Amino acid sequence: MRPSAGAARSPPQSKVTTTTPRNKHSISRVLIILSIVLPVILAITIVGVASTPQAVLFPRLQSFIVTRFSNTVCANKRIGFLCLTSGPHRRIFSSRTMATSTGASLPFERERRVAELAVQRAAVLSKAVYNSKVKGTLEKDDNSPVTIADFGAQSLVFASLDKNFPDDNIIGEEDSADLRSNKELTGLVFKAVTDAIYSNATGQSSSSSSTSSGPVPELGTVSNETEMMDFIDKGRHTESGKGRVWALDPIDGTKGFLRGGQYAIALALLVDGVVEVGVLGCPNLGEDGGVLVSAVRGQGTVVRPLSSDFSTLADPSRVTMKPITTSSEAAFCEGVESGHSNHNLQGKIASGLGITKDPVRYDSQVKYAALALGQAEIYLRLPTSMKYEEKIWDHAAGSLVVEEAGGAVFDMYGDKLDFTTGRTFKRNKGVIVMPKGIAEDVVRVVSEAAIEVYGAKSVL
Ligand SMILES: Nc1ncnc2c1ncn2[C@@H]1O[C@H](COP(=O)(O)O)[C@@H](O)[C@H]1OP(=O)(O)O
Repeated sequence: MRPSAGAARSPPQSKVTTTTPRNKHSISRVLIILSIVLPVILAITIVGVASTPQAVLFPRLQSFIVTRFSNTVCANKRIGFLCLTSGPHRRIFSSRTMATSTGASLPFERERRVAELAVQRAAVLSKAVYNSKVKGTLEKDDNSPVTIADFGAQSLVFASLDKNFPDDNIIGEEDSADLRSNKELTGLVFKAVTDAIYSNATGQSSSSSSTSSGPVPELGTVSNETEMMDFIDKGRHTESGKGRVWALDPIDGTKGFLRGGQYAIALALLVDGVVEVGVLGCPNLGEDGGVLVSAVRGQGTVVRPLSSDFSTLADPSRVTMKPITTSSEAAFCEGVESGHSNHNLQGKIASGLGITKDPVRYDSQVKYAALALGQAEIYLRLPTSMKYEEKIWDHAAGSLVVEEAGGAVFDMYGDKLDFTTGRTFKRNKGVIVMPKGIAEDVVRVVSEAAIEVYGAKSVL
């Protein structure tokens, strides 16, 4: 049979593959395309994992990516004390990403959200009392003051914890003993609590507004005076080293609160004696309305404006301490009350560290928040008496907020704070706080001074 004309014109196919200039060109084109496409796919995957609420299988990976990204994004981008983020990074840290989560995603995400909302609602109450002439101040047995705001904030926060985590234990600063014997004060506290629960987005209270948005069921409510007392007394737990224990100072810095200074609502969750979640509501810090600073171990520290509509959280921004490496560059921070810490010795130590600027003085755990926000770098709290045992609610939230912002917290002998010893620290005296980069230096100088002034460590 005669082959067709077409078949006759085809050359015989060779089985040997050779690299012609045209092949070379194709390979380099493929390589160029891959070098563009692969990084894009990798970037999309990273952002996807970081911002996916359902990252149930990879919470640790997600946490790691969020921490890494935010460090890179936020360093040196602070304006005032807020770290501004934009574009996709903003999305990673937006409250919506966390709030729309239906199930578990980041570790302690639900605890953080409930704690933030609970503190924010208590801040609404505290601001109302702060702005009112009637504060209902009593003196406690230890001569420290307590007000309508202390009792009211404690009952509101514990109502929220009871609603969401009924099996958890709670340690709170206040109890209802003084209230139960004072009918008039009880009525004032209950009114403050009810007004806060029913306050609306503009901060108006139920008694003065017909547009109240009503209570937020997720946060729990307080139905009557008896229930209010019972909530307050939920904070009587004494063990801090086992299981899940919340620690609350409803108004930390009551003296500052009464003086018109700084104060904080400080809430922390300890798990087996380790602080895992810390939230500080600081109504008088920063811009109008104050700030809410929070941290979860391993996930960094964020700040957001305190919202008067307590049912929503404003978008957070990641914060990190100023990464200084020389102590003399530090601004130094201490309490206002000279009876609470040794101003004289603290001043001498600051000078010894080469610090020339005057100290920044704030009441309460606002000092921890100020360090996390970059307003100061070293916080010294050396005892005025070795008999005083620091309370865990005065340091739990603040210490985590600073650690997660790149800081280190020790006692004055250079030991870690031990939160396992109940309501007070039994193994620590004094507190020193600073960025990790200068911790070795500061701890050495402070511990030498402590041994000289107070003697060697003798606590168990
Ligand atoms: N002698 C003291 N030494 C250290 N801290 C104290 C002393 N007396 C009271 N405090 C605590 O200081 C806290 C306020 O701290 P700051 O001085 O930094 O503003 C208060 O919550 C109060 O604790 P509490 O009232 O919980 O017993």
